[in-house]
Amino acid sequence: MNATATATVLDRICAEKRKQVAEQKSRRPIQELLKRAQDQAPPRGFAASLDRKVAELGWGLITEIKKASPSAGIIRPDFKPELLARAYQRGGAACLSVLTDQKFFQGTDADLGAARSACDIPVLRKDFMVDPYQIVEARALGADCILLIVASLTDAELGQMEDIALGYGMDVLIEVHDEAELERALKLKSPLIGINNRDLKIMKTDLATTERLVPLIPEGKIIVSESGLEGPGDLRRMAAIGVKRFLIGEALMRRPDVEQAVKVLLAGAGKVE
Ligand SMILES: O=C(O)c1ccccc1NCC(=O)[C@H](O)[C@H](O)COP(=O)(O)O
Repeated sequence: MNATATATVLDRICAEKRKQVAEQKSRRPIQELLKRAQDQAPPRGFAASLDRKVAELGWGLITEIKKASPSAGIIRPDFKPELLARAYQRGGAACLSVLTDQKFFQGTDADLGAARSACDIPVLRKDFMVDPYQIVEARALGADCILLIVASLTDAELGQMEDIALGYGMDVLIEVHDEAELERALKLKSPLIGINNRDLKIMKTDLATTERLVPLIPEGKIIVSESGLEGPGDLRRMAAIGVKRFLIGEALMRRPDVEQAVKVLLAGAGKVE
C-alpha cells in the first residue's frame, strides 16, 4: 500500500498546506509579515472573553464562520463573514472562529479581517498550522488566537509555534482527539485545551470523546469541547462533566438567523451552576 492510499483527510489538508505556505513565502517574505504583525493592535484576549461569558451567561461559546467543510460540503451558500460576526456577537458569543483555508473550507484570509473588523470579540484563525510563518501571518491578519492540532505536528513544532504566538500575546488553542495527543498537549504552556469530538481520520463525530478525556485533564487547564455540538441538550450533557466552553460551527451556520440561533441555544441550555 502506498502513502497516498492510506492518507487521511487531515494528512491531505496538511500536505496541501505545506505546498501553499512554500508558495506564499516567495510571494510575501517573512520580513513584510513581521512588520505588519508588529503594527497590529494588541490581541483581544480570547480565553479571558470565554471566562467573562461563562461568568455572565453560564456558557462560553466560540461560534464558527465556516462556508463549507470536507465532511459536509457547502454549509452556507449565502456567506457574508461581517454580517455573521455581528450577528454572532449580538446573540451572545464570547469569541469567533474563522476558517481561512480556501481549498477544503472555501475560506479566505479576507474573511478573518472582515469578521474581526465587524465586531469587538476575539477571533481565532482556524487553519492548519504547519509552519511558523503562518503564526506570524495570523497576527499580521489581526488574529487573537491560533489553533495547533497535535495530531499534525511534532512536539518541537508545537513548542516553537506556541512560543511565537504567546510572544505576540495571542492565545493558543491546543487541539487533541485522544489520550496520546492529550499527554503531549499537557506538556505545552497554553492552558486552552480543545477536545475535538470529530475524528479527523475517519470524519466521525462522537461527544463521548470529551467525556472520556476530561477526567485526564488537570485543574488549571481550560477545556473547550469542539465539533458535533448541536442543541441545548448537548451543552447540558457537557456541563454534567464540568465543560462550559464550546466551539460550534455547522449547527449554527445552517440556521438562516445565527443571532437567533445562538440566543435559542443559550436560553435552552439555561444557566447551570
Ligand atoms: O469539519 C470538518 O469536516 C473538518 C474536516 C477536516 C478537518 C477539520 C474539520 N473541521 C474543523 C473543525 O474543527 C470544526 O469546524 C469545528 O470544530 C466546528 O465543528 P462543527 O460544529 O461540527 O461544525
